Amino acid sequence: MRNSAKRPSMEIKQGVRMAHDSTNLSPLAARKCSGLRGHLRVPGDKSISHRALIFGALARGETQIHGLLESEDVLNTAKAMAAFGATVRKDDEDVWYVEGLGTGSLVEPTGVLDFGNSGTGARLVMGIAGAHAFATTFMGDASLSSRPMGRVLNPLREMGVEVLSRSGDRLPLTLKGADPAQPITYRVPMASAQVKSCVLLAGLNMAGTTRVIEPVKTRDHTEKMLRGFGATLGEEMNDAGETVLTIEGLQELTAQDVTVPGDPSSAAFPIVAALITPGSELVIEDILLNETRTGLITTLLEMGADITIENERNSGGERIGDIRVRSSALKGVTVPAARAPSMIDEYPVLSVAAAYAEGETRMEGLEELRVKESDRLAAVAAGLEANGVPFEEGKDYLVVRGGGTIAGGGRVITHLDHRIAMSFLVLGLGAEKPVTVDDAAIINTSFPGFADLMEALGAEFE
Ligand SMILES: O=C(O)C1=C[C@@H](OP(=O)(O)O)[C@@H](O)[C@H](O)C1
Ligand SMILES: C=C(OP(=O)(O)O)C(=O)O
Repeated sequence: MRNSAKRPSMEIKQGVRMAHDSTNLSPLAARKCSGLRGHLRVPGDKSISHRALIFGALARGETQIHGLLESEDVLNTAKAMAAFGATVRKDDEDVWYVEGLGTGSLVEPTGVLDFGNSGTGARLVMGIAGAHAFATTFMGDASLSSRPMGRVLNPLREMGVEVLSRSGDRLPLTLKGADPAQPITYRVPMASAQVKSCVLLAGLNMAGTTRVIEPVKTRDHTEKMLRGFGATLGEEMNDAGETVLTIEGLQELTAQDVTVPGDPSSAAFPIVAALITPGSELVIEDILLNETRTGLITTLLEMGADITIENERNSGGERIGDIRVRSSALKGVTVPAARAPSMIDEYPVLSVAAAYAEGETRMEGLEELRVKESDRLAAVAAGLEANGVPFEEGKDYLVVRGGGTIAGGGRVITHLDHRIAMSFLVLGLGAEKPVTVDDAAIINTSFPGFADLMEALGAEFE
């Protein structure tokens, strides 16, 4: 049995919450197991959960949310929307209710908004705050405070927003909303749904027409949910093949009933765990199959994975289904850069699948991995190295040379990154010696109950 994973204690230092030193982390080790079996659900999709709270707070009336992901990241967004004046509560049946205020009508938060570990929460809410003529202060944990915010601050500055920060374009910072705000046309310079969404949300909350040009298609939850809440959003392809999104500001949104499907980025961990441990068969129910999110499934199928989609159906405007996965002999493939946006959070766990696959897996176009909760390319490389898996790390690519016995026995540094923690626990389920991650508590940012769920299927943690 494992020790119960507790959040490391936190302390407030000069306004920025820091993780304690290594003596306060919650290590967890995974050891070789004899297969995973069962039917399961994973928690609700993180991207849709953030947006359900945000759109609920901007809509008139009471939005109901079923299956909200109750993780630290999402709960921080809930607190932020409450600080802007929305009423956010949940009942005994875990249904969440958000009573909104209307677009452009939020009130100035009296305190500092703490987004913890969440890039999505911080960046989307910056779009809303920037369009309101008041001051909002943002902070986060040590990981979020090191991530680049210029990617959203630059378009907001063009709209007239003032940014006050002591540490460059990093948290903590204060936004002084533009008055009046100036709608813009913005070409998103990197493949980022967070940047696209920030600009669209700012545009929604100010008078005039805002345009976002997206050269590379990223997850489309903001677009789908805007329409779902009753907004009109223009979408066309320009001559260069880029998507042009047009939004008229101050449109009224209407409260909705939202059912959040299972998160494919969370399902990725039991999927890969089942593939690499002989004797496994899992059915993971009600998973979001939006095609801007299914790059990992495509890649695993190319690698020879025995994965089938069952009971495929529509739910609330999204394709969902059950995923059946059985242990498989995988082979290495090349994952093209163009696929990266549809599986951007799944590269750490794909690297684990690649370690167990025969031959080389080459992953290209990974520059965005360097600015996630950790530098994920470096963190994955260090974890592979510590556990005896050969690899080559480039500036924006990773090659994993799989197929040998995985020695394991390594201690992996998570760097406040939930996906690094879960990925290397999965690696340990097939390795010769246990694999330890230095902090399993960070997993609560996206997948509360991960360790218990995996143990119930047959995983062995200690
Ligand atoms: O918009 C979203 O909900 C998200 C977008 C992605 O980030 P980027 O937009 O930075 O790629 C992803 O990594 C994150 O987990 C969730
Ligand atoms: C990158 C991620 O999240 P965020 O950017 O919201 O912190 C993630 O969940 O893998």
